[in-house]
Amino acid sequence: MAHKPDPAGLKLRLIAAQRLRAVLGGDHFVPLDAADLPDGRDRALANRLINTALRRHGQIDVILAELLEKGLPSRSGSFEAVLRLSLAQLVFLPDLGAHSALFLAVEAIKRDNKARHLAGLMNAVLRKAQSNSARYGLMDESLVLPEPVRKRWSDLYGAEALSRFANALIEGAPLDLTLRDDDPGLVEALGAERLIADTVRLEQRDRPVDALPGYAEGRFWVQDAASALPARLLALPEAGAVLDLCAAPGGKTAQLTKAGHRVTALDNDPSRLARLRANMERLGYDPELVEADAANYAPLALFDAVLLDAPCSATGTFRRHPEVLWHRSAGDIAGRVRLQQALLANAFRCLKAGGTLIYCTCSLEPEEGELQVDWALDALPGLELFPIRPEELADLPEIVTPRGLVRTHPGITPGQGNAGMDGFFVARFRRTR
Ligand SMILES: C[S@@+](CC[C@H](N)C(=O)[O-])C[C@H]1O[C@@H](n2cnc3c(N)ncnc32)[C@H](O)[C@@H]1O
Repeated sequence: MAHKPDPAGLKLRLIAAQRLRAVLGGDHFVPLDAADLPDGRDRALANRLINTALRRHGQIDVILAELLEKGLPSRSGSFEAVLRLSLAQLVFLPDLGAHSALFLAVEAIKRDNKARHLAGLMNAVLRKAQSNSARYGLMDESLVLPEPVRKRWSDLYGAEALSRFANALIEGAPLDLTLRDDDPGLVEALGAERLIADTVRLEQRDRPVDALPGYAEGRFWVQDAASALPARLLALPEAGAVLDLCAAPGGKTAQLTKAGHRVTALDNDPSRLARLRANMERLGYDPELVEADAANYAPLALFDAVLLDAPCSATGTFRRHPEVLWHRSAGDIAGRVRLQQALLANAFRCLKAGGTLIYCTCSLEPEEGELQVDWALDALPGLELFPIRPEELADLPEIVTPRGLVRTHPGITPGQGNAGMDGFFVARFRRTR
């Protein structure tokens, strides 16, 4: 008997559901590439569906709670992922039409042994969602953020910032690049806007970075505007020996090298260090590379400055990695806090008397930022705060706190426009003896 061909659009949904299911299970979201789905239009549509399901995860939770009185069925294969993708389409992507969301969702789970018995439920739930889709589409935007996060960040950053965070989660992040050389011709060719210092911004988000003019020639690297701040704050009187701890993929290594310092870039992950090496080769930079554990690395000679961009919960990057909002638990943060303290203690040991230590994280949690400053000042005698002055960041003085620390978040916009920046924390210390 001849095999009936799959309906158009089914394959991309099956692949999208597989990727979303992995992310729901704890994986980091990586967009589908040509190896996953060779057809560019299918790939763009599949990525749009996954992205919307992740960005609207909190609102989709509210919808699921209303539609599924008994909650999600357990051990039901791809049911949840397919349902979330279809709700994302029905409610938040009305331009794609409702018919395919319903029809293809049922077809998709009919192909899954673990879920095919739920085809009737899928159909009924999506029909109910369809008749309520206008109401769901008007749901409060702040519900995109998980409830505990909403409460914590509203207390810390205020209600107005929180509403911008929600908007930033829905909209995603623009693409920020740091330029190797000041090159007005390149800025124009990229169609970019100058932001602050040597950072430019591209609003258009769907072009692959390696297809941009100047990429292959190493004329820029990708780095969010907030992430480009710490390397500007070394305050050394002249070029010196600088240790970049936790350096891969090398955004800050490149900035420090560009500023003329002799840079040692250290990371403990060989595959990430290989990426750093490839990035430096593309840019024509030649820092010393070290594969080691930053918690116990013992250099032969001490450094004039150490920059520690510590591993953290990365909650400040939620515009580009929405899943961090759902994956991070209080326990994860506590584990990272302990690691950051071990790294801070060794960063201090690697530093000359009189040298500068920069500590930074891409986290919005005070435990990984402001509170680590208190810990370091208490636990590391000979370390003092070297406050950052607003004049040093004259293009964005409002991010310097009264204590001389830097705190950014997606509600603060560098330059013109309103597209915000990542959540970042920076503290600067000096070793006195
Ligand atoms: C936030 S990323 C660094 C980003 C980088 N500084 C940049 O600007 O491109 C954190 C890095 O810390 C590294 N890392 C985590 N634990 C480490 C350890 N114990 N020793 C050295 N590197 C570590 C990770 O492999 C990762 O590359």
